[in-house]
Amino acid sequence: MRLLFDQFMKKCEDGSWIHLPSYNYTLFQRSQDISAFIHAYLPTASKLINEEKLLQAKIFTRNFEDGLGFEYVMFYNDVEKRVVCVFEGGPYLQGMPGCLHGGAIATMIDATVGTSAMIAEGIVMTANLNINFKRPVPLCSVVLINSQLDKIEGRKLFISCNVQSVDEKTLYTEATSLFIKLDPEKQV
Ligand SMILES: CCCCCCCC/C=C\CCCCCCCC(=O)SCCNC(=O)CCNC(=O)[C@H](O)C(C)(C)COP(=O)(O)OP(=O)(O)OC[C@H]1O[C@@H](n2cnc3c(N)ncnc32)[C@H](O)[C@@H]1OP(=O)(O)O
Repeated sequence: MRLLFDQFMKKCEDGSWIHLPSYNYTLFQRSQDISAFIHAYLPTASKLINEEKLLQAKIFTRNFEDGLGFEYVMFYNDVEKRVVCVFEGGPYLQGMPGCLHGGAIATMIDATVGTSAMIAEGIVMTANLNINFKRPVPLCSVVLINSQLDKIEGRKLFISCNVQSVDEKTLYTEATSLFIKLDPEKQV
C-alpha cells in the first residue's frame, strides 16, 4: 500500500493528480456548520436528528483502529475526471471467511464515487448504486477502486466504477451509480 501511495504522490508532483482529504468534510469542519448544512439541505430529516448525538458523529469509514477496518487513500485527476482509491480492507471487515464483506466493498465504492460526485457538483446524495460482485476480494489485500464521471444531466451525475487487483489482472467488482445534486428549494 505504501508503494502505491508513493507512486501516486509522485504523480501529484506535476499537478495532474491531487491527493484528496478523506478524514473530514473539508466543506464544513465545525459542528455548527454541519448542523446548519443539515437544516438547509435536509429540513425534513433534520427534525428527527438528535443534535447531541450529532456531536458524536464520525465518518463511517474512519471509525476503526488503524489497520483493522477501512484503510484507504484517494487521488483525483481533473482532466480525466477520475478518482482512484487505494484500499485495503482490514480483518474487521470480514464477510465469508477470508473475504471482504460485500457491504464493506459497497461502502468503499459509495465513498469513492461519492467523492467524485462531490468534487463535480458539491452537495450530492447517492440515489442509486448498482454493484456486480464478480470475484471475492481477499481480506487484507490491497485493491484499486477506479471511478469515472461519465456524464452530468441537470442535477443527475452518472459515475461508474470498478475494483481491481493492483496488477489489474483480477476484476473483482463493477458498479454504476447515480448521484443527485441536492436542491435546497426541495424538502428532502
Ligand atoms: C477538492 C475537493 C475535495 C473533496 C473532498 C471530499 C471529502 C470527502 C469526505 C467524505 C466523502 C464521503 C462520500 C460519501 C458518499 C456517501 C453518500 C451517501 O451515502 S448518501 C446516503 C444514501 N442516500 C440517500 O439517503 C438518498 C435518499 N434519497 C433522497 O434523499 C432523494 O431521493 C434524492 C435527494 C436522492 C433525490 O431527491 P430529489 O427530490 O432531490 O430529486 P428527484 O426529483 O426525486 O430526482 C431527481 C431526478 O433523479 C431521478 N432519480 C432519483 N432517484 C433515482 C433513482 N434511484 N434511479 C433513477 N433515477 C432517479 C428522478 O427521476 C429525477 O429525474 P428527472 O429530473 O425527472 O429526469
